[in-house]
Amino acid sequence: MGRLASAYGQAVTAHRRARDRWIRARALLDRLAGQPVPERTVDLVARLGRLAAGLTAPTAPATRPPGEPAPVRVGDATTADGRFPLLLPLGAGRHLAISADARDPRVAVLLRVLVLRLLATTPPGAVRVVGIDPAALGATFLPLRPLREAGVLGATATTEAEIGALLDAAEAHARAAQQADRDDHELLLVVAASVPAPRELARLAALTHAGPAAAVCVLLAGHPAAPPGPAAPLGATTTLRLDERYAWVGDPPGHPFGDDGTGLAVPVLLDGDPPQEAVRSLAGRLAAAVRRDAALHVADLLPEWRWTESARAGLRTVVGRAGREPVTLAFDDATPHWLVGGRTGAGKTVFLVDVLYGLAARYSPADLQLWLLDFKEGVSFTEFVPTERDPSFLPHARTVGVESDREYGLAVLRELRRELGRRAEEFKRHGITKLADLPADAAVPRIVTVVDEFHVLLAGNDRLAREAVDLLEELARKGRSYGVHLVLASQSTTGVEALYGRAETLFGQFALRVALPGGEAVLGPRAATVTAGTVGTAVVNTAAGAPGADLLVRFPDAHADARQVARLRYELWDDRPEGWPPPAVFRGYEPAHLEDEPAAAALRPGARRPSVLVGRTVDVAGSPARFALDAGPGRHLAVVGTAATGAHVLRAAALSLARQHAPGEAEFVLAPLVEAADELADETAAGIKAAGHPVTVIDAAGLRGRIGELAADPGQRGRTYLVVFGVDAAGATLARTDPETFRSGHDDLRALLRQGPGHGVHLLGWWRGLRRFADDLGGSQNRDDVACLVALNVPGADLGLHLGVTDLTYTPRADRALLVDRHAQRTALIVPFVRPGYRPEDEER
Ligand SMILES: Nc1ncnc2c1ncn2[C@@H]1O[C@H](COP(=O)(O)OP(=O)(O)OP(=O)(O)O)[C@@H](O)[C@H]1O
Repeated sequence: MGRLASAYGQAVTAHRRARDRWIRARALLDRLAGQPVPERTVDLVARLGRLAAGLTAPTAPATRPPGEPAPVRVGDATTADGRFPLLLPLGAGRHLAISADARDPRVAVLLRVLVLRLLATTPPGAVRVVGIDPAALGATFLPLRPLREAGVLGATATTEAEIGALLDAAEAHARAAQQADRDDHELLLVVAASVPAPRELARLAALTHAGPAAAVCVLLAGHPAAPPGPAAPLGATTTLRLDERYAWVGDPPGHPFGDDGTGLAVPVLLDGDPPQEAVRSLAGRLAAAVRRDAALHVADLLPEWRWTESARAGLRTVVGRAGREPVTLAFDDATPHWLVGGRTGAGKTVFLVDVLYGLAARYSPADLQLWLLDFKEGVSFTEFVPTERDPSFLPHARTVGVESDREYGLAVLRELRRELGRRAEEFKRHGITKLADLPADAAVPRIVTVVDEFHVLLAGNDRLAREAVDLLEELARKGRSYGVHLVLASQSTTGVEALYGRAETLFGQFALRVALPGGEAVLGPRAATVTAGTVGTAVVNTAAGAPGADLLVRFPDAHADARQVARLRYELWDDRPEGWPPPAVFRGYEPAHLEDEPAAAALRPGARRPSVLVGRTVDVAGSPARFALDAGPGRHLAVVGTAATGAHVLRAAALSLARQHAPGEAEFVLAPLVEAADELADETAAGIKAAGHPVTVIDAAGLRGRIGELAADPGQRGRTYLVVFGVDAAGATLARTDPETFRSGHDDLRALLRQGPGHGVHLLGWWRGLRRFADDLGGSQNRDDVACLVALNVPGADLGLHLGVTDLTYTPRADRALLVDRHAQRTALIVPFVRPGYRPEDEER
């Protein structure tokens, strides 16, 4: 009887509660719809359905008023009289906690549904999503990949360190939003799988208490509402409890379903996974809108006035925007050097070009000098140098290397070190330690050195790479005080062999890190708290990659703004001081011609020590590569290698000599012994004749005879130049012994080599092999008899062996040669002179 009475009592209470709710619901609907509420429950359910449909219709997106939560559908509430869509308030300080985590597939689906719907109800760019998913390693978010590519969904945190960093960033976002009191974007933080540790949970709970101004919305799965669940009271959070089949929804904050605190009395069937097509189309729409919204131009970052800023304490420029705020970065005591990472095509070059124009617009060329080095094929810095079509240049540019050789890079670094030395002397003279203390009349510009694709410079572990690392380390260490700043950019900052064990010392000096897409490694081994997902964005960290200091920045596309940029360059070029020189330019792809060489044009008859010009040195000044052919022993020229360039080098050498003698003062004997050289030999002969000198053309037998004569009696009859195209082709002839004198041609050749220079006789020869050359000399003990060497495609190891040098680094390339002057102990990489129109790399492929 007692049990019956109790059951009856419960039924009455339940009925009363249901009736109260019903009345309240009718009153509410009345207010909402301004229409009388239907008497029958089925009609009421249908009305609720229509209301919800109206609130979540596709025409409704982006209409959510700022600061208001979005009504987001989670599924269908099921009653005996039908179903109606259940909407929950999310965003603007309203959160959701779910009893199970995303390892329950229904929860994973729900989270994805909520992310999509929340994004769909807000304007593009107004919500950014980040996820925590340690138990499922990010699997929950995989189906949302298109959103990641659209730059709306950040990287998912799966490790303790990543979660810590993500929470750091979320808290920083909340603080910034509260302080700025401005509705920039909302952060949707989704905790998908596994209950967070108490510490993290406490931090999440604090975020739910932070209020709407914090602009953070937390979706927290795996948070059982009742003990034994973790006891971290959440603020402004609707709870959702799952049983075997249904979800049970608690009261939304501030708008309870009833007054007894038990939430919605009817169960809810959760919605299924959204179709991939819907994800893709939403992502496409958001990405397009984000791009449109984000349009940022180079001109937006430029100062109103040119060259008005002082570089004494450092250089600064606006590189882009974070949200709507301009982001200024500096080369100063705190961030003297920058490290920039990003995969190929991530926008590195564009970012650097933005920075360079930004600096060039702010500081005059007297305050700022640019040394630009690019190691890749492409056009990174070509716009800063004059060309035939466009004579303008950036007056700040002092040296520019395009498609630079590593040797050129090294030459630039050495030159920078010399500059450091000069500055150190100046500082000493003035008794100062800081650039800012130099008196105005002794002021020097700050130097920004950009090395794009610097890993090429450090490739391998050869002597060059090691020296480059040493130089970079020294420049980075001392540069801060002397106003020499480095920007190292690369697609990979790890795995550079020459840096093993030294990366930390070197990069430790680079306090400013810029991570473009795929370049997160520059931020260090920890996870990025924000990631640059799309081209045109970068994560900037001014604390050497320390967690919590990441800032996502958008920067403009200087390539797309080519007209704005060209206008600026012309403006700056026009304003350059009178007589300001253009930059020294090294173009790695450009062949060298005697005809374009200023040093060749300056040659005049009557030179005391005539010299041969053979190419352009790969150095900062692009100085001419030359050998003096004086009376010293060994002053002959050997060009060695099978490459046809050998004949071109001989041509340049002979023509340059012809310019240094008055007519009649020198005799040229040409021996074209290989067919490949015939045309060039004819051309050389014509050139020499045009300069007024007698030319004799001989064959192998004639050469044998002439060598014999000259060896027997070098005489003293002015100058004689023996120019032999393909000396090796005369091998058999020279090997024969004269039956009368018992001397072979080789004997005479060696005698001539030894005595010739003292009597004004010099041999200029092209040998097509190092072995033949060494044999003709009579072994390596005679190697000093020809002291001037231009090595073409000769393996570095063989050359080292011939020269008796152990640490020679030379890798033959089509349009490069190694100049070796044994007397001056000089080796230098050169671009050998070729006849205009000839491209070694085309011919020798
Ligand atoms: N801020 C930007 N907004 C939109 N597009 C950009 C932006 N920056 C770069 N891009 C585009 O990305 C492409 C690649 O840029 P960039 O040449 O700078 O890449 P990179 O990292 O230097 O690549 P690589 O190393 O292959 O030369 C260009 O076509 C450029 O127009």
